[in-house]
Amino acid sequence: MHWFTENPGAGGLRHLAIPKLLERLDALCEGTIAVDTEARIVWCNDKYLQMLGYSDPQSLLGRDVEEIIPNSLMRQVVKSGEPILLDLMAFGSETFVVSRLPLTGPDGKVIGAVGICLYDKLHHLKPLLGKFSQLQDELAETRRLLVQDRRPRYTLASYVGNSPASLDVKRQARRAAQLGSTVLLLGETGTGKELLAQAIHASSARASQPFIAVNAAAIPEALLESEFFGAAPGAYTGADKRGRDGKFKLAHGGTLFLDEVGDMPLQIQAKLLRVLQEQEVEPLGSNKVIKVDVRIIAATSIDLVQALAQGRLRRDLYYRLNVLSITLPPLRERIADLEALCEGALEQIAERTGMARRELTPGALQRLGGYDWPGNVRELRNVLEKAVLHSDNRRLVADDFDTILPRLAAARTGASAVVQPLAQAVAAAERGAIEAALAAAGGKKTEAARLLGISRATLYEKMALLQLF
Ligand SMILES: Nc1ncnc2c1ncn2[C@@H]1O[C@H](COP(=O)(O)OP(=O)(O)OP(=O)(O)O)[C@@H](O)[C@H]1O
Repeated sequence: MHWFTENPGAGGLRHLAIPKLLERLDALCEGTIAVDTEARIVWCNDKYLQMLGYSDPQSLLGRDVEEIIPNSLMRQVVKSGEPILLDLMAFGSETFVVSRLPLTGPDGKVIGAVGICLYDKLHHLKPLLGKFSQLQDELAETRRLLVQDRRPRYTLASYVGNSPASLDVKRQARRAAQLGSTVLLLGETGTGKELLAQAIHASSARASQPFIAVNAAAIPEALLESEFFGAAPGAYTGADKRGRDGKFKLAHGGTLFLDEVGDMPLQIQAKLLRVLQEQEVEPLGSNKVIKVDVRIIAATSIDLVQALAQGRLRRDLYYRLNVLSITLPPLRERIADLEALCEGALEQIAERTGMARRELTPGALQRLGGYDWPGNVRELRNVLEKAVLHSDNRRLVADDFDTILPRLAAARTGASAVVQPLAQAVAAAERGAIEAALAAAGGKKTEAARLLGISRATLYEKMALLQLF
């Protein structure tokens, strides 16, 4: 406010106006408080006093403002001489709209500050407050969901199977959970490596901390580094220019599951090794290092010995990861667990789809037991789900799986193969193999390519040629 002192009426007007202004503020606001240059309370009106839960103004006078209002920014205003015109301040369970203004003496020097608590007396601020509390609720809900998402979904009881091979896996997993060391899970696709990683985490001392999974094969090479280690603001242009936390930071205190660790580019392997040795990460484009405390569970479905021999996997990284390894048996080697696995899967399918719970006849079980399951438990679940969707019968019979099990069907048609031009026969064989691999991988192309022993790019190329899209 500026007063024109050369105007003879101004002094009088000021004299009259100031008390009126304070009176108005008193009526309009929830509370007013003033501090001196040391941010000690020098004045507080009755409303503010009540709001703060005091009855005697003397009990507040001379005390540091933060002692009474922990979130107060009055000290900042006194120090900077700059007002904070509109702000939201949390006090207890309530949020207030506040304004803070510096007070200056005749020489222009700051002599204190006044804080005005507006709360909801200003009706036009109500939508703003409403929006703020709605956003706060949404934030709390999102945080809750995020925490839930980072909790492991599986425990050791989720690993179904009582065959000697399965019991051995569970025994080793229990031991790994207690030891807390780095674990390397080996096994074909769909054998339950991620399930077991979650189960180990859930039984370990880190169970209440996050479980973060990252699949090296599913992330484009250019993004792997920032995905793992994070990126500083400005390290990128475009969508990520604000910077991002890497998976290592997100997993701090908990477990990081490195899936398909055998498929990582060598350059990332070198960086990963350094992080594992130093227990600190340097986000992309930043020169600061962040300390991380992360337990690693790595998994791979490729032959690591071969990858080492071919130079695709660094030997030092392999030794660092291969502290305690658990090999998960393929389904065909623990076929005794087939019935229990089917029971569990059919139960879950019924729950998820709302359809009636199906059963398998002994003949159906026998048919399933005769298949070699290259996609393991994942493929088994997909096959059962398809059979449930294709049939209305409460009991699924062997015939229900005839068209669904790819290799059995292929073997049968192979027996009565007709003579045809070689190119056609090769195309038909390729089509059959790709369809079988896609079925085994539950439609996941990266996995299907791995099962076929070709790159993802080649798979796409062949699928386009054979019009399989
Ligand atoms: N022993 C098991 N008991 C119950 N469900 C299982 C078991 N093994 C695997 N599954 C189920 O099979 C599916 C695939 O498992 P998971 O993703 O853990 O396999 P994976 O070995 O990590 O596969 P990939 O190598 O392809 O990533 C999941 O739905 C999982 O719940």
